[in-house]
Amino acid sequence: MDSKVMSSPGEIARVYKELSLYPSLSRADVGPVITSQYGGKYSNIYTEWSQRDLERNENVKFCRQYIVFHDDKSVVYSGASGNCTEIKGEVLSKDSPSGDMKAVVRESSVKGEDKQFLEVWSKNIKMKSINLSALKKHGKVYDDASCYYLTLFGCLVWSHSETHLLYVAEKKRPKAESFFQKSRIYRPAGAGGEQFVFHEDWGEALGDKSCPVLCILDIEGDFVSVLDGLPDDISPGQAFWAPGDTGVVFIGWWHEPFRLGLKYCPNRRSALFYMDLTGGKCEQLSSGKTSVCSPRLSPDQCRIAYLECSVYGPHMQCSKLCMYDWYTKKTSVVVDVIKRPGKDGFTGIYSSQLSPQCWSADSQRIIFACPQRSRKDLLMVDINTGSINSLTAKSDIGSWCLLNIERDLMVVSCSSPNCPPSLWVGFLPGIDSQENVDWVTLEDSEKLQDVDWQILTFTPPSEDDNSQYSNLEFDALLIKPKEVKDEVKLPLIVTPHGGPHSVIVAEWLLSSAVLCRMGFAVLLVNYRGSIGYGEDSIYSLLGNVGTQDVKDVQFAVESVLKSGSIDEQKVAVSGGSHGGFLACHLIGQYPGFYKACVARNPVINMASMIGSTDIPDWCMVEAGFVFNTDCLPDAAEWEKMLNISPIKYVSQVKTPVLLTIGEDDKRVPNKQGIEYYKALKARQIPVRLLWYPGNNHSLSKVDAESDGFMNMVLWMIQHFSD
Ligand SMILES: CC(=O)N[C@@H](C)C(=O)N[C@@H](C)C(=O)O
Repeated sequence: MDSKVMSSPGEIARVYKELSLYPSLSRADVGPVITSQYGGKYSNIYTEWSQRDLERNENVKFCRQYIVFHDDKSVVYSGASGNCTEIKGEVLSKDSPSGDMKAVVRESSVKGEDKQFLEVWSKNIKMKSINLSALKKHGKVYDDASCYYLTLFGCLVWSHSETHLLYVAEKKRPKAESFFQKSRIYRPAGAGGEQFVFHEDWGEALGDKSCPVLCILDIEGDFVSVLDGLPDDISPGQAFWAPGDTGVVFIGWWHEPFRLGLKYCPNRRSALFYMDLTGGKCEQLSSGKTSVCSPRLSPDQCRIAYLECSVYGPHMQCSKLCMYDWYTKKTSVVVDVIKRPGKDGFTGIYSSQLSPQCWSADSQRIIFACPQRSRKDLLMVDINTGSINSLTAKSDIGSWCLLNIERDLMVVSCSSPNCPPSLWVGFLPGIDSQENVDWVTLEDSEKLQDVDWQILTFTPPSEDDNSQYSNLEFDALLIKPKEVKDEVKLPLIVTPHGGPHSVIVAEWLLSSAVLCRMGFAVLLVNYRGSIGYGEDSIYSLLGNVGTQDVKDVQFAVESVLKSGSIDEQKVAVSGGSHGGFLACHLIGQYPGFYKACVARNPVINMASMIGSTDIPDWCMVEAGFVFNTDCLPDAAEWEKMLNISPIKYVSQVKTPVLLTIGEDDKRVPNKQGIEYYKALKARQIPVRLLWYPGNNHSLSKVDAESDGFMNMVLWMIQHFSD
């Protein structure tokens, strides 16, 4: 018997609206310990959340504070203090270490012009409001530190002495004038003609970031200085104050001979640097042959932990956890790359950022959240032995994110496909303790009783085994309505993730939850090549995209169909970017199997993409070649890039295709989608293209995301009944 899927646009929009109300957490800061007049100790926890506002067509950001009474190792009482407040105009904010002051970078319109101010608050007084735009020392302050897991360059950091603030901004660009502007005609000193000079940027979603500079505000002296003396060929970011405020430590990315896209690509050549402010010398602290990120100073200020991986190669890799000893100047590897997971089940480090603080109070352990197969767990590493313990492995929650840790009080956000994000706190057990963390909820979220999920594990058939990387398994996440009558068969939406070196963990996913409520089953496949399964799995896909990943997805789908609970006549495929590449491959390689296809900014032709994307290295590496900045693909390389692309199979396609395209996509330029659109039209295959101006690769603006979702489901429903 067919299942009845919700099909009225009004009803679907109502469910989407209802489930989009659940906010997600982007930040948590733990304040200092305060002793109340009755002797009880407590800490305030400041949190920031983000929620889609469909009426206003924007993602709104709001904050809420909580109070946590605790002794040294356990939470005694906790609760919210006050209601939520929307945050408007704040680019960045940070409390001082003592909690006495707060710094805010604010954007505000003055007489119709946008200006940036740096404010310093103390108690209930705004002590300083410095008009950074009027100072003209630098361009816009980088805003990418407002959410820690999106940080690439940005920061706002108090010096240990609380007298200075460190931040990253765009370098001041001299005003460009034409040859014919009045001031030039009367002052012919400079030649002019700089108006149309091309300025490189850091690619997708970083179009306004080109030349970052480190800036310091001397709070007492009201003075902003831009640090000079850094090597000319690096772009600095992720900075913090060195022990004793003697200088600043930062990551520098090499930008010569040209910048490559940085988003989702933590494999760019970079190093840890120290700029000594007493002697004006800049020192390189890591080798410069690798890519590094997320430097974090230990509470005893003796060591800096950071993540490291190789340059170029797969865009996401298994990282090493490294440690630089500030006093001996020695670097050590605390956790190495894991090629194949061992008996302990640890699969390696796949985090591209550590949380703002990640150290235990005794400076002996590091805690981080990390995909481990199809779950995201909290892991604890002992820096002396390198031993790893999972703090969450046995939980029935699919995804744990460490928002912050301070004096061993961890603040986490957790979710599952049937459970929107909730906020929890818990104390890290002592170093020799065998105890589990006693988690206490600060903000619960209700479980969707009608949604069920499970992780399925697959072993590829022997003919599809990779001879170089043999015996690799992969997983898929199956999300479906809970109560289904035995005779009812569900329609299925197959969704391979993008990357390809990324992973779908069992977390809250708005679109899957809505689809499930509508009566669909959703299969999210973590094919071989996904992160979270060991480095071998990642490398197994290089040179095999378009075959190994396609076969894995199809194998997972056919295995699920064998369960008998799915309607084989109602299977659709959707995916974005490399997931769109896979969706288009699947409809080309398995003609007629999928009844509808929806592809967001899909990679269609790697040979034509290489010249226009911000990550040409991706095209070469995924096709199985080595990338150098001066490489020019030869004929055989062009040929392979074409042959492994979905365009090669377009004449076999029978499935109707909906393309959703972001006009400003720098990653997979919109011409890729247009190339497919024309090829399908020429072959009389039903195709519809939705064009989203002002959107980039992620199509994540509220109206684009919601419109894309509605059109996707209506397209599938329409073609299921063809
Ligand atoms: C590294 C990268 O951005 N690759 C793209 C082709 C891609 O698939 N991106 C994914 C992460 C996406 O979903 O946008």
